[in-house]
Amino acid sequence: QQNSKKCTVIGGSGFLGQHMVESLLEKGYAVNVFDVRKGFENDKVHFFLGDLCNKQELLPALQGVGVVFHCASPAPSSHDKELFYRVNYVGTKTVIQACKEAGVQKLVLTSSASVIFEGKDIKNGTEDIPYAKNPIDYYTETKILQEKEVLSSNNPDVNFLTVAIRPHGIFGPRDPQLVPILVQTARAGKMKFMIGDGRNLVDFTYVDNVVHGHILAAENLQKNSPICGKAYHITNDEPIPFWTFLSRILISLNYEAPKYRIPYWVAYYLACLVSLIVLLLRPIRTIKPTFTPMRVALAGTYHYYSCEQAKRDMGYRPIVSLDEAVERTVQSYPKLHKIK
Ligand SMILES: NC(=O)C1=CN([C@@H]2O[C@H](COP(=O)(O)OP(=O)(O)OC[C@H]3O[C@@H](n4cnc5c(N)ncnc54)[C@H](OP(=O)(O)O)[C@@H]3O)[C@@H](O)[C@H]2O)C=CC1
Ligand SMILES: CC(C)CCC[C@@H](C)[C@H]1CC[C@H]2C3=C(CC[C@]12C)[C@@]1(C)CCC(=O)C[C@@H]1CC3
Repeated sequence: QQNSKKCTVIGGSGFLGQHMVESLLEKGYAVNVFDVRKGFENDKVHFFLGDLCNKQELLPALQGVGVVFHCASPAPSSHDKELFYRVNYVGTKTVIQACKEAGVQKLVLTSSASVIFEGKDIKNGTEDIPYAKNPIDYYTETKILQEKEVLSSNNPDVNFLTVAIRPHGIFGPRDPQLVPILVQTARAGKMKFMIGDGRNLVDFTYVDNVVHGHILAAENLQKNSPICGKAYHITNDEPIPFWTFLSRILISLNYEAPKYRIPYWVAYYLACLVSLIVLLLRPIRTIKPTFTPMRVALAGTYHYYSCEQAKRDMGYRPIVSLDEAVERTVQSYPKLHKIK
């Protein structure tokens, strides 16, 4: 097998990573997975257990490989700043170094569209918008550092090509975040309020479209290609009001959609107050609030992104529509349906 059809998925046990692996296998790739945990059983996959911050653990997983997909990260909801810095920034530098030592030609990073989001409206944002000076959280701050490292390491002269994919609001079967958090909030009776006027458009991107964008990027990553060293938004290209999307998921799972409205700034300052109380209580009790300033910003502002550059440079088109994606997602969570 040519090494352009041999790849390693770092973070392949995670939500996006597992979908990447399934799609790559279907397309005839030989797939290695490198992750801190073994997330699934599949005889067709060569699994390597390890921490990406450790080059010696990483190197065996990269031997003879042409493409590396790096989609590992600590969960965005973690409060461990040191972990974000170590894994997303320092660890990514280790990944780059290990790829070069192992002779890997292509590195595709999963970044995030949030690298340009500061909690203020973004409408049809393009990749030309500068990185956020005030990112919404520390996770995003380290995603910016990570993306900069990967893009600046692109070097056709030494046959090392890089590209970053910036998805937004990934959802689909086995997502541990969006639908489970939504249902948990609804079950706790806390899904009563809509933040803002309910008109703010947002991108939610079906996981198969995100995977498609990554594989197209890898296959288009050739010397002299315009995509080398660049970042691309990958979305469903169907922005939808945030609360319409959430309500569709909730209603399909037999939960009530939020009925009341709370002004954006009231919600934001309330969430800041909750965060302060959580911080003060931390020495006595650890509380993980649902209502955080970051989530309020995501729920109450416009943030949708143009994927025209991915269409132009790599022929990207979403392969699953939003309607179909919601249907597939809801069907995939039988245990989360409310029994009427
Ligand atoms: N989900 C979303 O809406 C969005 C996600 N992204 C990005 O997409 C990527 C994938 O996200 P998602 O699939 O949701 O995340 P997951 O948490 O589901 O998957 C990440 C995987 O990486 C593993 N991992 C974490 N740290 C290390 C490490 N040091 N060494 C090796 N493996 C490690 C995780 O293990 P463990 O679970 O044990 O930590 C997990 O298996 C991330 O880079 C994220 O930033 C971007 C935009 C939106
Ligand atoms: C309780 C409600 C007010 C909100 C519930 C839904 C949220 C859990 C999700 C809505 C938008 C999502 C999102 C992310 C995580 C889950 C949501 C906040 C990310 C922060 C994941 C990591 C990223 O890179 C950016 C994402 C933006 C959208």
